[in-house]
Amino acid sequence: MKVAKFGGSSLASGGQLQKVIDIVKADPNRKIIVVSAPGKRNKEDTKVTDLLIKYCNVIINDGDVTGIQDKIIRRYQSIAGHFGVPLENIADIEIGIRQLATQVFPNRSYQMAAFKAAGENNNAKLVAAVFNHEGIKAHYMDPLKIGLRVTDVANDAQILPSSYQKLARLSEYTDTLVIPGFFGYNAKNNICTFSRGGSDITGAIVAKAVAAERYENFTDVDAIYAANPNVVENPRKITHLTFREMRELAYAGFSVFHDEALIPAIEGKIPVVVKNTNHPNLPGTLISETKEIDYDNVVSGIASDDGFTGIYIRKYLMDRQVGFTLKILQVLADLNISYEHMPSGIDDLTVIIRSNQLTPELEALVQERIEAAIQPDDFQIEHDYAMVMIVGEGIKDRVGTMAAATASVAIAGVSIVMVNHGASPVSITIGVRKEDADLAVKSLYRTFVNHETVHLTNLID
Ligand SMILES: Nc1ncnc2c1ncn2[C@@H]1O[C@H](COP(=O)(O)OP(=O)(O)O)[C@@H](O)[C@H]1O
Ligand SMILES: N[C@@H](CC(=O)OP(=O)(O)O)C(=O)O
Repeated sequence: MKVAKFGGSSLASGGQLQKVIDIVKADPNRKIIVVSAPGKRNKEDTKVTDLLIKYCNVIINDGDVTGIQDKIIRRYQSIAGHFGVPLENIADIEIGIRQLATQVFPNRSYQMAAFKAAGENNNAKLVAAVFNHEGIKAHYMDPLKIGLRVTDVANDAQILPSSYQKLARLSEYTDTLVIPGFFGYNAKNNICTFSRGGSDITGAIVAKAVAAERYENFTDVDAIYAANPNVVENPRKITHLTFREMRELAYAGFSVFHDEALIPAIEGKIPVVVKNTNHPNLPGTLISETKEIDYDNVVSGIASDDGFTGIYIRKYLMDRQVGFTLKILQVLADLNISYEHMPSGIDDLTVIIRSNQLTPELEALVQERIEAAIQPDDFQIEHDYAMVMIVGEGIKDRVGTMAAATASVAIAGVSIVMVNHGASPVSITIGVRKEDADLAVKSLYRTFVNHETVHLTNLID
């Protein structure tokens, strides 16, 4: 049995859904279909998830909801109309979307989660109706009924391991199942969503639960490329990645596949294939536990992500103080701030965190509490860092990768603010200023993928 997840781009219009129908019909093993909300039909379009966020905010601000409600409902109706599905067959979609406006929620976080989840939930109902209309015997599956239970974090939940036993029963059905991605229910039956892009996670959870032979993730690119195609023109297609390579690349900015979706696939040893709905006969990119390493091409991909902040601390004789780092991390933990990297020297340490965790008030509190806890000799908070990641299974065994990487960034005229190498055997992280990230990626791509020679001479006058 295969689990196939179709992203928002694959379900944005009736024309796109027709391609999905053809793909599902082409392979009878594609029995479980996980769907996102309708995505963008063109560059200027808005994803249904973003329309729903707007709808929720209109309600919070006591605005007039009719316009935005109609806009959302029309997205579903136009897809149904493409197939000639009578509107009365999908009447509950319109009712559900309008009813959101009067529903009562425990607080605004749960309210926002329920609005966002409505995008995939209604799309799963629509896709099941269209499948049946087009000759695929299909059933919409409610995440509450199938037992998709998640942690109680309204907009950033994680699967509860206890869900898997019940979810395994999905393999007992013979008809095609259509499951909405992106959300589950907490113990009190409130909807909680995964983080944005989280339908990939639902697909991976279901694939693990039913021990699928393969988890197919259908999107709008022919493969995962060695660099973001929005940064590097015509990047090389990757044919095969290991789970840990993909996890690092996804974490570092390859938004084509959610980094958290790798965890169920790793746990269940489920091979993942990323394929293009528009060119389903192309092989796409396989992601699996192991692969043969090509030592002439040790770097599989180069990713970058911005939105990082560095908390820089200098304290003379820091190395002599037992528990020094613990005190800093305790301050962050008390303020519910997680950290991403922590390069350190003899007297200096930088804690890199995601900037979206900080508000100006929280930033002042971090400084106040760290100063009280460790009395630093210097303390600075620097915003607008980007992390560029060079990823490949062969990196650790290849002499000169680090030298080539730093030289490549240098010839691009980019200054390095942090390097992290050795913590992971498959990656090198280079911190740069946000505005330099694309330059660094392009240069590293030329060095490691195009194998252009890096001239080290005269870098330092
Ligand atoms: N390295 C990469 N390889 C392929 N696509 C990438 C990469 N990095 C970023 N992307 C972007 O990811 C997009 C697909 O992800 P997403 O928009 O979430 O699709 P979907 O709507 O199918 O879930 C691509 O259109 C591309 O712009
Ligand atoms: N629709 C949700 C979840 C998702 O995974 O969407 P997509 O498959 O279009 O990236 C979002 O926009 O975040």
